[in-house]
Amino acid sequence: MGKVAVLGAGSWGSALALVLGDNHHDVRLWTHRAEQAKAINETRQNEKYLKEITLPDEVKAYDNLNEAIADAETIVLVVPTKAIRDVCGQLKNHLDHKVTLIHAAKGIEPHTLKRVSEMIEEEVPRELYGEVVVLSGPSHAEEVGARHPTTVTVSSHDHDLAQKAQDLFINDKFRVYTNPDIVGVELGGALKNIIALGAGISDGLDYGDNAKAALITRGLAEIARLGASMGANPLTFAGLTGVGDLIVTCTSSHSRNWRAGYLLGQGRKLDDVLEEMGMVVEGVRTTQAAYQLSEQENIEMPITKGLYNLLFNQEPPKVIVDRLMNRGKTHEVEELPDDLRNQTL
Ligand SMILES: NC(=O)C1=CN([C@@H]2O[C@H](COP(=O)(O)OP(=O)(O)OC[C@H]3O[C@@H](n4cnc5c(N)ncnc54)[C@H](OP(=O)(O)O)[C@@H]3O)[C@@H](O)[C@H]2O)C=CC1
Ligand SMILES: O=C(CO)COP(=O)(O)O
Repeated sequence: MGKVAVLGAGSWGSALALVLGDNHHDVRLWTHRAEQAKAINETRQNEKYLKEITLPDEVKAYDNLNEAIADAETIVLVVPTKAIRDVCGQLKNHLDHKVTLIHAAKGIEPHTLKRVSEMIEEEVPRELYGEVVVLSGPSHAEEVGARHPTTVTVSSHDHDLAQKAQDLFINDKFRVYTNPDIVGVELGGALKNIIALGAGISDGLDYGDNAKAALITRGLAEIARLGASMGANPLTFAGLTGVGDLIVTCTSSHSRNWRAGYLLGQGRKLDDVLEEMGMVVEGVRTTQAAYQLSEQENIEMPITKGLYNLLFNQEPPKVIVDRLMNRGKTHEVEELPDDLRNQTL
């Protein structure tokens, strides 16, 4: 079995390390905090981020990046989108051999409007990995940690590398599909966090199930609209990394985006909410990025625009909901482009 370095020892890094450990790989879980590495090695637990799970013996924690990546055949990047460039910069300075490079972050960078794989391509020389692989899908760390059945998708411009990643992670509790549409897979994982914030806000306002179903389905429509304009296959959004991840984040209190939205819906201030969460809420920065993308691409994204005004212009949630409900009349289903009309799921 191979040596795998997992960079980022938060909730998702720990859960993915558990899957890889269950598959009997030699797993090195890297954290930038020495005391956290020591505690994980002594107790097998990651107290702050995923205290319910006991990591398998195959997982060893490191706070030294050089040691973590030495001889690693695969590197899995699992830090928040905001930290990707920083960790890639360190990686570039220490990595001295070619690896399979997989990332599992779900976000878009504001201002540059880059997807995570594009950020990695800008930071790490291509001769060190060839093509990036992304892993995404409906997968709360808590449930993966409990070894409940979970499905995800891996995607890369290089299908062989995607298959390698599939083989690395797949087991009888963690089923891994491949999808060649890396743009759609990354956008679906990032953009669903915006809608999850909205679903949380709706629940915090006690608006009930009709409102949430509306947010999920109309949210999916605007995700697919933006995705198609950026070259994604619209059918990807009907899959695990689209509607699958929307369902899991919009309907679960495991979701940090849903939870942050819930507190906002109850009238709490954004800064206080983020401080209370203590874990990444990717949807906030991605709302900014998606709003900028929608302006750049001239794509109508009324839910994203509403959330942008709520998060960055302090508009009250009820004003935004009123505006969404009183928009001009429109039709529901858009025409598929000719070349996609005959494709099946
Ligand atoms: N949690 C989940 O269920 C899932 C999460 N994801 C995605 O995975 C990514 C990571 O999320 P998740 O693990 O949940 O986030 P968490 O907030 O749980 O953990 C983030 C981890 O990254 C570390 N980190 C932050 N900045 C740096 C840095 N510059 N250098 C080194 N380490 C750093 C944090 O360290 P520190 O303790 O110092 O802050 C922490 O250990 C996100 O993009 C998320 O959307 C995807 C699927 C499921
Ligand atoms: O992406 C996730 C599940 O697929 C986790 O979502 P949160 O970041 O909202 O917790």
